Amino acid sequence: MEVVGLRRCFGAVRAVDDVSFALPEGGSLGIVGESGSGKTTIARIVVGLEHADEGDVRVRGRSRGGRTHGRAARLARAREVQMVFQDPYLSLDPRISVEGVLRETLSLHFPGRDHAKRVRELLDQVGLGTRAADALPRRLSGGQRQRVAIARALAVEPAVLILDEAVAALDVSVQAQILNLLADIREQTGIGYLFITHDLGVVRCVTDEIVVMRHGVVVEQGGTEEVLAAPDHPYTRLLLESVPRPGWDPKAIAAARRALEPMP
Ligand SMILES: Nc1ncnc2c1ncn2[C@@H]1O[C@H](COP(=O)(O)OP(=O)(O)OP(=O)(O)O)[C@@H](O)[C@H]1O
Repeated sequence: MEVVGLRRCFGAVRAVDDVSFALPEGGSLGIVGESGSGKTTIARIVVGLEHADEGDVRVRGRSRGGRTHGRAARLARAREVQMVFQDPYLSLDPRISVEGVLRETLSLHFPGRDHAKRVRELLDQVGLGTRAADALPRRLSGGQRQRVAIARALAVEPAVLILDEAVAALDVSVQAQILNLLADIREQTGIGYLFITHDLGVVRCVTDEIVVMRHGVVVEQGGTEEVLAAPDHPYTRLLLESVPRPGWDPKAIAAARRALEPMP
């Protein structure tokens, strides 16, 4: 996927200001930055929930901008990019069982087929036994619900999966399980991941490349390991300093923050 010169303003706020990056086939790219830096707006534009004022998003060379004509074209575009949201409690319909969720998605995108085998495959792929198939969301833990949301996204065989703070609401040990699961799925399927997160630990764990954003602008991008080991930009250094760890010094962080240029 290529994102080229993306811009989006809300009134006087430049939420996204000339952002470009590329996600290779089957790659994993993290977009990091503090609250309000424009991460979610990018995700919403990429998935098609928001329009860009300028710029383009291309998946396998095809632009996602512009109008689509007809239901089949809209569904085909939806299949290219799927998104998993932060809150597994809100993203699932409380009245529909796990199997029902998967069948609903499969019937919408691949009508007229028997989906029983695919439902079993998907449950297996996300580490949920067939026993979970009949459960309603309220019977599931947060981690299990996020597994269902991931299975639903995988059901349409997307080229790109956007994970918008997808593990932020989970306990640390459950986070680790879901991140491991996502790494396995990427290896098996070759689906590309776009991780939207404020958590550098997550980025370090599961991405090959990183884009650091501040006030809608990309301040630094490159290989995750390289950028985190030797950040060029003071803002990236500040984000790294802000990760609590032994020896963490709040005074140094406050000084680094003051040294950054003021908000535009
Ligand atoms: N629909 C909207 N209307 C007005 N302003 C908006 C809208 N969506 C986003 N913004 C503004 O655009 C800027 C970027 O917001 P965005 O949600 O993309 O940032 P973010 O980095 O994802 O932050 P967070 O992690 O808090 O979601 C913010 O200043 C926000 O207030």
